Amino acid sequence: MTITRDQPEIAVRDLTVGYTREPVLRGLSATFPRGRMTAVIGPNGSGKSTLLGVIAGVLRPAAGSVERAADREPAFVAQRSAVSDSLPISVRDAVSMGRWAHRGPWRRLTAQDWAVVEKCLAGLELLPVAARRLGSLSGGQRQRALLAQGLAQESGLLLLDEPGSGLDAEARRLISAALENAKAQGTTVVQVTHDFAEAMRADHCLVLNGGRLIAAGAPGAVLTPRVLEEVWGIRSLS
Ligand SMILES: Nc1ncnc2c1ncn2[C@@H]1O[C@H](COP(=O)(O)OP(=O)(O)OP(=O)(O)O)[C@@H](O)[C@H]1O
Repeated sequence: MTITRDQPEIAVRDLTVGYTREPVLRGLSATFPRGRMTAVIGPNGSGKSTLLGVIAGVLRPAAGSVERAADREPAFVAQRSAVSDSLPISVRDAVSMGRWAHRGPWRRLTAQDWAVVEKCLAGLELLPVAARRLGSLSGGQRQRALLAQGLAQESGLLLLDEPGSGLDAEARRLISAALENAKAQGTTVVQVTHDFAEAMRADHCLVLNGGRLIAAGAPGAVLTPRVLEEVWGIRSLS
């Protein structure tokens, strides 16, 4: 079967997910278009990271299904707070771990693997700190290193949990450019964000509130004054 860009990369149906008996996501159905950028936005605690975790396969739904168009491991870039500071590895080695999906941890990486690692380090302007210990980097540098590791997987499906949160404008610009570049190469990108400007730049937008999908579609059609008022209690984005 030929898969075109307009087919969904992921379809979730009637998802119910929880950590305790009380579900966090309730009967949620949504699609994520292939080769496009989808932004998942919503207030704190609305279930965005939970949805991402289910798509990534790190959380199992109590009910419902997750279908992926292609049988490939997604590259999952967690929030930087989810990664230990004390890992005694260099930035370059951390990024090279992204290639393990291709070789396995005990096989030597090839010259081509290292070329991908160097390209990803360069793309996120990490070459000057590549030899430093990952834990010694600033929060923003570490977030870029985690993204470089995700990009190095060349998975075709990139899942990101708030990649730009807490970063300065230049770091956010670098990350946005890296994601646009991945998309231009055909990668499907799904990012959880609180940044309305980032969501408006996406091709597709899902708005979550209280574990339910409130709206889905083109960002301009979804982030309407009614939705902004109902979900965030604000009247406009300006
Ligand atoms: N590991 C966990 N154990 C128990 N409850 C959890 C766990 N992780 C999240 N939750 C709960 O699930 C709900 C949704 O959390 P989730 O992190 O998915 O929301 P979010 O929209 O990503 O929030 P934020 O914008 O604050 O990151 C919250 O009520 C949260 O307390």
